[in-house]
Amino acid sequence: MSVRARPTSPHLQIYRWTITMAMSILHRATGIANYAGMALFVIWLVAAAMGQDTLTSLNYIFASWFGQLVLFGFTWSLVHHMLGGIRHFVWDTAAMMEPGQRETMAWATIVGSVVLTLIIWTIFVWAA
Ligand code: HEM
Repeated sequence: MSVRARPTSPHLQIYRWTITMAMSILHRATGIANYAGMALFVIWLVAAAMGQDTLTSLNYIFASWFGQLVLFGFTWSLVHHMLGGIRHFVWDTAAMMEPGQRETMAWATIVGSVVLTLIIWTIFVWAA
């Protein structure tokens, strides 16, 4: 049987990347990362409930450079996702939907998430 050429839908690769498109994808990616991060938080709570020795062992892993990298990433993911959520809340009021405004909000999300994460880590980790 011969295969007929059928119309195909545009593939992701043919679209020109826009900042709003990247933020949309990042919002879902950070949502998924938040699940993994919350699992780490639950593991930490369980370790605390199990006693001082278990907690000390887990804190040793979390305090390693790799543990700190993961926790820093989780903090950024939470903050980025939260700002993305607030962006959606603003859109729910039908504001900031015009061209230019959408891009401003997208850049504010990415810059704001990095700045807020650095502030949180400075206050609660590095200067604590
Ligand atoms: C640990 C906490 C959180 C987890 C695990 C989480 C997880 C997720 C995931 C997986 C999605 C993607 C759903 C999809 O695209 O099909 C999502 C979407 C969403 N999240 Fe979260 N989220 C968390 C916290 C938050 C917070 C704090 C806010 C608001 C400040 C928020 C607001 C939203 C909104 C508005 C959407 C829908 C975005 C859209 O319609 O495209 N989330 N969340």
